[in-house]
Amino acid sequence: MFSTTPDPEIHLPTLRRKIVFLSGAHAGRSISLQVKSYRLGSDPACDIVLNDRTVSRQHLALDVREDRVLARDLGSRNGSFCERMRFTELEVRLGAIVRLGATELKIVPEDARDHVIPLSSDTRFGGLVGGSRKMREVFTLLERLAAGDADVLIQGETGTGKELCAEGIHTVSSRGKGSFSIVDLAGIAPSLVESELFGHVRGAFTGAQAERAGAFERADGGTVFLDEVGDLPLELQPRLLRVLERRQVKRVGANDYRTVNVRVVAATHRDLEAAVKEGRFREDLFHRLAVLRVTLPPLRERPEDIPLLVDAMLERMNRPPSALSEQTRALLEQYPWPGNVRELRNVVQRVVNLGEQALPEMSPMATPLAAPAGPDLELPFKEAKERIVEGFERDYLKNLLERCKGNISRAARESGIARIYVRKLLKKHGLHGHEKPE
Ligand SMILES: Nc1ncnc2c1ncn2[C@@H]1O[C@H](COP(=O)(O)OP(=O)(O)OP(=O)(O)O)[C@@H](O)[C@H]1O
Repeated sequence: MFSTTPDPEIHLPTLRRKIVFLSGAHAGRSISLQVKSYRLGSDPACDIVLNDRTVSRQHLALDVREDRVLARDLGSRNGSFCERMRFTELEVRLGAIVRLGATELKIVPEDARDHVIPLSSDTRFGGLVGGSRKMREVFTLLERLAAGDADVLIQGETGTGKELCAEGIHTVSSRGKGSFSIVDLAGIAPSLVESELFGHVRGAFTGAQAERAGAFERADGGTVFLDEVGDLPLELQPRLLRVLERRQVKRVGANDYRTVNVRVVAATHRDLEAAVKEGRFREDLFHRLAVLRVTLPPLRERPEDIPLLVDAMLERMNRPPSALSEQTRALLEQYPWPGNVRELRNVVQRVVNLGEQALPEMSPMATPLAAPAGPDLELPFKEAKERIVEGFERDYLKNLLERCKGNISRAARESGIARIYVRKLLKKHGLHGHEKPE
């Protein structure tokens, strides 16, 4: 006979959690949580007393269990919100922001570092506009690091404002009066990148008829913005590392190094850590670049910025806020904006210039900026043609990418478009390809 021994009881260690207060009278403080129920409110009899006049006496119940935290609004006057949605009952995800009155808090693992970044009092940094918590945290970081002279890496999806951010850092810094030189590494043919960055001597290669300084030398005393640094060819990466570590450049074909006085701000929409793991980006260069990192959040994570952004865009176009109807504004606020602020700007410009009938279909499933079914014969010829071409380009590229599994070289071959132009078109339409070998 077989005897069965019961499985030993398995005890999973309980995840220890704490509340961190992000705003309100308790901002910066944290309270460890045990497995039990808590009442939060302004009543001194509550387990967690909130000194906030906008919080009800009995506002929220938190039921902390071994594996999850449940929250229940206790019929509060001003309501309880999680990630901007009002709720009566919900399971609170770790890290999600809960708001009661003017008090914002989140529940995080006990050992999470308390890094409550104070919110900037400003809703702008250089040309960047944003009033959301996420952007005001970014602004605090930018204000601090712009004052120094260290190199910076900016990460974020396409159209999130990486270039504006770099320009802002330059303008606010002590180099603000120096030059701001942009090198778009995704838009330069690989054979020209080296000379563009480091310059060349006469006769260094066919076509090098005169000596030329590279971007680092040209920006001496100022800032160099390396856009899409993740696209820098592997063989040139040690040379960038040398610039970052020693501020030295050697022109193509020259024997000697020249010293430059530049600040380097680099940006990428790629996951550079993944590129390092795949051997496409040098680890030493990544660590050197990533000492000061700023991540710009996608627009879908901060829809509360949309009204502010739209107003700023209208102002730039010399149009009053009333240039867009409430209905259009509401639609703009609901859309997930895969092309981020750039896409929002394109739509706002289009609607302001062509009228609200030019608003593309904005359902979450719709293709943004999809081509209209046929030419709008009421429009001036140039605009009607541009709209058709834009829609055609986007549809064509999406289809091409799908067919070529995102491979840019193959897409260039199959379409007969130069690779550099394919890259430019992808960027224009907020689409992504890759250069992985086929
Ligand atoms: N926070 C913002 N406030 C105001 N304008 C913004 C903001 N973010 C982006 N924009 C606008 O959106 C457009 C795209 O911005 P930018 O070129 O800086 O994005 P990017 O992240 O560098 O894009 P890419 O990765 O495609 O190069 C610009 O017209 C810029 O002015």
